[in-house]
Amino acid sequence: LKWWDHVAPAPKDPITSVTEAFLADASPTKINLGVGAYRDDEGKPVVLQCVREAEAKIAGCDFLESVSSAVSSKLVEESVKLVYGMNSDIIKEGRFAGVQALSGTGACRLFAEFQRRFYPGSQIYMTGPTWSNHHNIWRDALVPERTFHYYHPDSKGLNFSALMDDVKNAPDGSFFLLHPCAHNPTGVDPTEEQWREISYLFKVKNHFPFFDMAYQGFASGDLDRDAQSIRIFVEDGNLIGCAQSFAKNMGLYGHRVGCLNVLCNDAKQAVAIKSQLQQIARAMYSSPPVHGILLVSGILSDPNMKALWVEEVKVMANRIQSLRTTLRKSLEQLSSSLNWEHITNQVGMFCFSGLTPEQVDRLQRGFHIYMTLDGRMSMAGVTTGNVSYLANAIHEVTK
Ligand SMILES: Cc1ncc(COP(=O)(O)O)c(CNOCC(=O)O)c1O
Repeated sequence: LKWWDHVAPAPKDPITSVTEAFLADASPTKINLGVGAYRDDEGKPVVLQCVREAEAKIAGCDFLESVSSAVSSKLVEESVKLVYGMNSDIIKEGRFAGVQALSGTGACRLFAEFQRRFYPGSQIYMTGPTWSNHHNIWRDALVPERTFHYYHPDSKGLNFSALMDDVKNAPDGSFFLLHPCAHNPTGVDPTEEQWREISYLFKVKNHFPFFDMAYQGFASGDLDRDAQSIRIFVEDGNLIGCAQSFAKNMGLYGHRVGCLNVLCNDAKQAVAIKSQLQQIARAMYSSPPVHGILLVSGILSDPNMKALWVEEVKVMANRIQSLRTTLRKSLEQLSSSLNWEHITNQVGMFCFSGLTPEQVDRLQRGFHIYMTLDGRMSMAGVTTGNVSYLANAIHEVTK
């Protein structure tokens, strides 16, 4: 018997494999529209000013000790305020069970594990399509997934009626994985009115919504507006779960800072649930890296630094929004016969272009433009310097 001989190579990840191909390309005009990571107009990663200031404040601290429970609960409290609002009664009444997590992925994984432990046999409905890693996360938690209608290929918008039928036909008390804003990969969000109808139906069906909020601020540029869907559900009396990530909107990708919170019936339930979440985390990775947590809690608990952060999120969102407008206009000026309205109708980091895998492949081979095979373009990779080249290439492969 030869150990591990039966272990086959894992399938390539649809997103990271695009990054690898991009990095391997020597072309000076290559464009990376793959991974959803913010880039500035020079195509460079950005360290936010508020993060630099927070770094300066903690410079010289030794990070040898595990994060203290005081700092941890400050991060969680400030994080949860972003979800429910600064003056929400939920915070005052302690009606949430919140723990820091290893960024958004870690928060989702923690919840999936919690869901299986306390609702064994439950499944989770995911949007069709959804972020590719969602499938892996709930699979590893042994929670079977179902799909509910979301994206409408013809209109490149929301298939609202089919979505509502699926929500109505799901067994009462089903789990649903919802993107509160800036849907990945489609960039398609329900309108406020549609969220209200979905929330009402969830209440009637007693479904449990788990919101995965990885891009708060990127959809509208406004943190509160981007959390409105969650607040609608809460106002209707729904209990919810929420994963938060500071990877994109605070540029802390590598620090792995996030938060998981579950809205509870009362403070007593919150204490019980928090203790269970902490126990799961303890067995998974014991405790999270401390540096990023000090940065986030430092920024969110200082009014001036938080105000700076709010402005910096707006700048990132506005840059992406302006390139959506420019790309759509450039394609229309090339008198493309196709309708490109979805480029500006969709919001957040991603544009679900509608390009076929064959067209995506031609863009890569012929133009050194990289995106995932589903035609998702990370708009952060578009700059004023490459948008015309991109529009021409898209026109070439679609005319
Ligand atoms: C919906 C969603 N949830 C959660 C996450 C988790 O991100 P993180 O764990 O870095 O916070 C992400 C990050 N996506 O990765 C970029 C991409 O799709 O190209 C995400 O999109």
